[in-house]
Amino acid sequence: MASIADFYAGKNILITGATGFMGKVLVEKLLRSCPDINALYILVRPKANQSPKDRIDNMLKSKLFSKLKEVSTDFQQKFVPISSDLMQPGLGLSTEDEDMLKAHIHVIFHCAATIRFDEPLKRALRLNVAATQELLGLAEHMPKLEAFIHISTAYAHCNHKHIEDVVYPSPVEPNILLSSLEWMDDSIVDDITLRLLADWPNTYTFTKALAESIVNQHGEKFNTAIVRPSIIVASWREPFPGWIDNLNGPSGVLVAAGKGVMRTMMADNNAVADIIPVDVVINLMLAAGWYTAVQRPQSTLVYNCTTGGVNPILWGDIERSVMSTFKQIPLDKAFRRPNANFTSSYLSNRFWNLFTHKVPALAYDTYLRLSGNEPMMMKLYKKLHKAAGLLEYFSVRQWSWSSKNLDMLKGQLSAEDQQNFNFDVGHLNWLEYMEKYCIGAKKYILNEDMADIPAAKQHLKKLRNICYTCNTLLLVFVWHIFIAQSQVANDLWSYMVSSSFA
Ligand SMILES: CCCCCCCCCCCCCCCCCCCCCC(=O)SCCNC(=O)CCNC(=O)[C@H](O)C(C)(C)COP(=O)(O)OP(=O)(O)OC[C@H]1O[C@@H](n2cnc3c(N)ncnc32)[C@H](O)[C@@H]1OP(=O)(O)O
Ligand SMILES: NC(=O)C1=CN([C@@H]2O[C@H](COP(=O)(O)OP(=O)(O)OC[C@H]3O[C@@H](n4cnc5c(N)ncnc54)[C@H](OP(=O)(O)O)[C@@H]3O)[C@@H](O)[C@H]2O)C=CC1
Repeated sequence: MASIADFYAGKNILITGATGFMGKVLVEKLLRSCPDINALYILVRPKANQSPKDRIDNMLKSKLFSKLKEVSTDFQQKFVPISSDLMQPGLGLSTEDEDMLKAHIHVIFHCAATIRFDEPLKRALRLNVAATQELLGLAEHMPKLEAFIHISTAYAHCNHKHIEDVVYPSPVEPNILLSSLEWMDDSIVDDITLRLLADWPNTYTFTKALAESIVNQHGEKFNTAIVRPSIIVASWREPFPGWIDNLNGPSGVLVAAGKGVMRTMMADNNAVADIIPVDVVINLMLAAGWYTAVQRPQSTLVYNCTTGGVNPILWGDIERSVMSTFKQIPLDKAFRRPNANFTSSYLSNRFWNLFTHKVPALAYDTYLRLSGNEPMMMKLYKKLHKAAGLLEYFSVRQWSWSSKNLDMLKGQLSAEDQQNFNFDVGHLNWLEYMEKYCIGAKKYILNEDMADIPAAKQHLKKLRNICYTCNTLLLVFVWHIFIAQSQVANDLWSYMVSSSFA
């Protein structure tokens, strides 16, 4: 069998969602590890007065592409930017672009989606389901097509505790739902959304489940595969450790905890946290594209791309390693010293929310108001509490996934491909990885300079002294009131003072 890089040589690849978190890493890896690909057809929507080409040029300015720029000088010529808004009928493609895609494409990676948990159902259906259907419809007219790889999520069927690597029956026939909601007013759809979602926690996972069944239906017409990653976080090794550029999933909480803002959240310390590095997912996607095209399996193969079954890490481990890293390598200008804890108790979380989030925020906002500035902390906490509330469904529960197809695929790879497109997380050292993840968040999300770490440490010391002073004053104040109120305490205090001077 051809190696993975040999298979992609001379191929025209269509990618949706290339400007997103995973899409960028996919583009980088394809161009670096499969340098002989013919062209990348990138479907991008025009945004903020930027053409698709401008958007790709901007994307390439990211540090992510620095290694690629060292090894290749002509990779920019491989891009074919195509204007396409997936929310529009016909994917917003011009007739010429549609014809060009039909004539040339060999492999499709469909990454685009709305990943917001609170997306209104109609919009989530339009993008995650209807656009997938339209893309599959277009793919039917591509005579050269060898593989269609659809990116789903390991939580698409989170209504099951154990998730097999099979396509589950759709909770509702996608086309019937699409056509019945089409004529409904948005407010009516909002009213019935919770009932439609049934066992699903949000519109994101629900629509990803529907999309899978549509992909599966097309599996009879051409070669399709579904990759289901769990919670995608910073890169493990490629193109360099710790790369991450967004606050989705755990990263927002990690940054907020590092800044000393987030101090409590609901999570089960003993539950497996199924996080997976982005480069591992991309390697699996490329291997899945290769296998689907070369072996042409009879049905749609599903690859659960998770870590918990092979090399588990618990939420409690994550809490400890993040806190310890941010004490050694602090973030700049922290609001308070990083000191955050997960709790599985609702009441305890409410208590700490009040005393470690809201009370300090109120005090700081009062200080800002008095000094003539705009208050901001209560607003920030409102956003954080909303985000945490949406994420908690996943941090207080635990799932397991089958990995039969992933294990089979691993077995098909040559020793060289296993090196170059590694998706075996058995050797991942979580402690080292979490440290790189925290540093990556500091450098690439917050754009902080590592040279400023001494100043950041100094700032934490200042915060510690302020904290000790405040605590001492509070203690003296409480004690004073207590003594004033209670004769027993007063007598005790006099006894202690007199015996210490006797
Ligand atoms: C305390 C102890 C700590 C210890 C140490 C901590 C270590 C790590 C801890 C791990 C904990 C467990 C996590 C379990 C995760 C499971 C996920 C499984 C998912 C399944 C996997 C998938 O298949 S994958 C798709 C995942 N899909 C998302 O993950 C999107 C979510 N997201 C939204 O659904 C929208 O984002 C939402 C939030 C509505 C706001 O919506 P919105 O309209 O109000 O506002 P925006 O989105 O515009 O964001 C407004 C501002 O919130 C900022 N922000 C956005 N997200 C944020 C976030 N997560 N945490 C903080 N801050 C966030 C943003 O940066 C803005 O900041 P600013 O205003 O300053 O610009
Ligand atoms: N991140 C994660 O933890 C996980 C993600 N996944 C899946 O991986 C895939 C990629 O996720 P991720 O990269 O994190 O998501 P991002 O939100 O970072 O990227 C989404 C991409 O979709 C594009 N897109 C959104 N709306 C449209 C539209 N109307 N027309 C054209 N393009 C559009 C975005 O383009 P634009 O730049 O124009 O906004 C962007 O390129 C998704 O299918 C997601 O479900 C699965 C498991 C976990």
